Parts: sequence; structure tokens; C-alpha cells
Amino acid sequence: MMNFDFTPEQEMLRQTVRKFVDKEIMPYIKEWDERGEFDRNIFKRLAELNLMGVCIPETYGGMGMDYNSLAIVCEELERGDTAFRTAVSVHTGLNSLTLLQWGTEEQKQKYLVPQARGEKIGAFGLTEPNAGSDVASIQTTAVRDGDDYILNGQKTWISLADIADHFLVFAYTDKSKKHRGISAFIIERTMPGFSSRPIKGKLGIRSGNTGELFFDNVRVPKENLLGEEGEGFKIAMSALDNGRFTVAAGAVGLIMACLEASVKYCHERKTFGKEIGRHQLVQQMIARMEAGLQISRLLVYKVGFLKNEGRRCTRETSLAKWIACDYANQAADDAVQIHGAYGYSNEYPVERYLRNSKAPVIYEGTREIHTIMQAEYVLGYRQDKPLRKTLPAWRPAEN
Ligand SMILES: CCCCCCCC(=O)SCCNC(=O)CCNC(=O)[C@H](O)C(C)(C)COP(=O)(O)OP(=O)(O)OC[C@H]1O[C@@H](n2cnc3c(N)ncnc32)[C@H](O)[C@@H]1OP(=O)(O)O
Repeated sequence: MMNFDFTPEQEMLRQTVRKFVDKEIMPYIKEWDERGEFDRNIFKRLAELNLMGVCIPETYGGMGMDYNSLAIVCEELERGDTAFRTAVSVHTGLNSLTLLQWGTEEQKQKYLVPQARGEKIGAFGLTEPNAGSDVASIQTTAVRDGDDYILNGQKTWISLADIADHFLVFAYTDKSKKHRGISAFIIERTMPGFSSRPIKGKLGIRSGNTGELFFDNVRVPKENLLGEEGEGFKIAMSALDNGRFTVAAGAVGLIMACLEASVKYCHERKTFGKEIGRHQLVQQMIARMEAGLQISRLLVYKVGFLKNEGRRCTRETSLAKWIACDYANQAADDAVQIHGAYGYSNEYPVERYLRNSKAPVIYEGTREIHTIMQAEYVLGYRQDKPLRKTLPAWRPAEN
């Protein structure tokens, strides 16, 4: 059965996040963006609003809502700013859901529960200076030493690098096995030999924290191996399935923001004796934004639906991520164009939208990676195999 209605709980959730964004992000975002600093208080507030583990089961400290509720949170947050949605994507999408899927009961109790409650922040360390799209090229190593592993290497472009308490980190335990020799580890910031530093001078998502991680003989107990040795590549990819879903949902929010600002400006600004909204080439841009919004939303909620059913949806997620981020990038470009010269200044928010819209087209699989994946699926070169551990289907809480 298909149902496009939101539940009263989902509507309430949307209103909660929207109110939070309007009151606690919008008035300050220009200043945070200019300063290029992440406001740590945001996480505290998100935790107070129970938004740090929306779709994590209540038994693990979350709200127990469905996967589309997470999409709603991401949409509304990115309507405020891409950086804050990115933070939630990393904390919940890439980290917490991966712990839920692959973690042992002990790991869930120790790491997932405090993350879902918002007491601790989680992040994800995969990309390296010489390994972005080509994940199997990572050089970080983890060598077994008694009951521990010794990690050495470096990660870059890590969201929340200087903020997170826990990181999922990917390293080779056996280089000879190629991608099947990568393993996943839970690393704590306090482990000796771990350090981080911020990356400065970003085009966009300036109010977010992005940085590098360094592992200098970090001793990690074997209990912190996530999944089995050699399962790291699959764990990273399944984490990206969750992360990309939230990125796509966020892109929907960015299109909403572009439309909101553009519609307002279309009614305010007059040229040739009429509101600019009356000019057909401006209308074309507005129509393209609306089409992008509706198409992207359908793709995102379909992924949420499949996730609720407990079905693997790598293919659908990749499509949603690619299309929604491309539309958001186009919508931001159109929004600046509609605002003309004013769109080029930070007097209006649309220049920030354009700068921000570029990151999601690059991170969590570039536009090019997703284009290739889609072609490979259609041509029959790529098939999704069943996984040893799957993300649990969503079940409504019993009263
Ligand atoms: C802009 C400023 C901020 C920048 C921030 C940057 C930080 C980030 O974005 S974080 C991560 C970004 N990185 C990515 O998104 C990586 C992009 N690359 C990919 O997605 C993949 O490597 C991709 C699609 C190219 C495929 O790689 P490829 O080497 O062909 O692997 P592939 O053959 O498909 O799969 C290898 C194995 O993994 C399994 N696998 C593939 N996908 C999945 C999945 N989704 N779930 C589980 N297992 C999977 C396969 O079944 C296969 O298993 P087996 O070993 O049993 O055969």
C-alpha cells in the first residue's frame, strides 16, 4: 500500500525542527558562517529536543521513530544550514546507524546509547589524502598486537573531526586481500596517539567543523573491532547507504530554502514595471526548483519506505543522493541568478546556499560515482548481494 501522508508524530517533529531552525539558527547563521566556527551548543540543543537519535530504537536510547522521520529532521535542518544537517548525517547516518547494524550488544550499549541520547558525538573516518572515491586505496593500517590493534595513518575531510567523541575508522588489517582486508574500528578521542586539526578556508559549510585525524600508534582493544576482520569495506559502504539517505533528504531542505528566498524576492523586486516573478525566464527557474523539490522528495521518501521495510536499497539511495544534490546545486544557482547582483552579496542568504550546495555534490560519493553506479545497475554490471547483518526494519512501538 502506498501512503504519502505524514503521521501526526511526523508533522509534530517537522514543526519542532522548523521552530528550532527559525528561532535558534536563522538569526545567527550569517555570523557563524562568517566566523567559520561550529557552535557546539547546537548539539546540546538537538539533544534536548531528542533529535540525536530520532530513528534509533528506544531500547538503545533513541526516539524509535521511522527512517522517514530522520529524513524530515534533515530536510528541516538543511533549510537552516547545510553544515548542521551534515553534522546530523555524520552522527546519526554514518555512525549511529552503522553501530545499530553491525555492532555487538556491548558496543551498542557502550557507544550507541550515549550517542542516541546526545551525550556523546559520533563521526566517521574513511577518506584519506590519497583515497576519496577509491576507498580501497586507503593507507591507514591496524596491526594486531596481543589483544589490541595498533593503528597508524591519517584521515582527511572528516566532519566533526575536532568535536566528536567516537569515530568509526577504517584501516587495513591485511593489505594482500585488497578491499577484503579492510576492517572497521571504534576509536575514542581520548585514546593516546589520536589527534585532530581543523581544515580552514572552505568554500561552504563554514559553520560546520571539518578536519583531519591522525593516528600515531593508537592502541585499540579488540573489543572495538566493528564486525569481523576484513568486513570494513562492506561496513563503510553500508554506512554510506545510511549517510547518503540523509544527505539526499538535506538537499530537499536546501531546495526548500532556495524556493522560499526566491519566491519572496520575486514578489518584492520589480523590473520593467512588474514583479520579476511575472517574467517567464524567472518563472522557468522557479518551476525547475519546484520540479526538483518534488522529484527529490519522492526519491528520498521511497528510500525511507524501503528502509522501514528492512530492505537493502543501495541502488535507490545512490539515485536519490545524486538527483537531490544536483537539483539542490541547480536550485541554489537559480536562486542567486533570480536575486541578480544582490544574490552575489551576503546581504541575502542565497550566496551561502550556493556555496553550501557544492559540498553534497562532492561528499558521500561524488556526482560522477553515483552516475556510474546507476549506469552499472541498469547495464547489469552491478548487483547488490545480501549482507551478513542488515539494518533492522522499523516497527511502531507497542503501547
Ligand atoms: C566537500 C567537503 C567535504 C568532503 C567530505 C568528504 C568525506 C566523505 O565524503 S566520506 C566518504 C566518501 N566516499 C565515498 O562515498 C566512496 C565512493 N566510492 C564508492 O562508493 C565505491 O567505492 C564504489 C561505488 C566506487 C564501488 O567501489 P568498488 O571498488 O567497485 O566496489 P564493489 O565491487 O562495488 O564492492 C566491493 C565489495 O563491497 C560490497 N559492497 C558494495 N556496496 C555495498 C553496500 N552498499 N553495502 C554493503 N556492501 C557493499 C560488494 O558486495 C563487494 O563485496 P565482495 O567483496 O563480497 O565482492
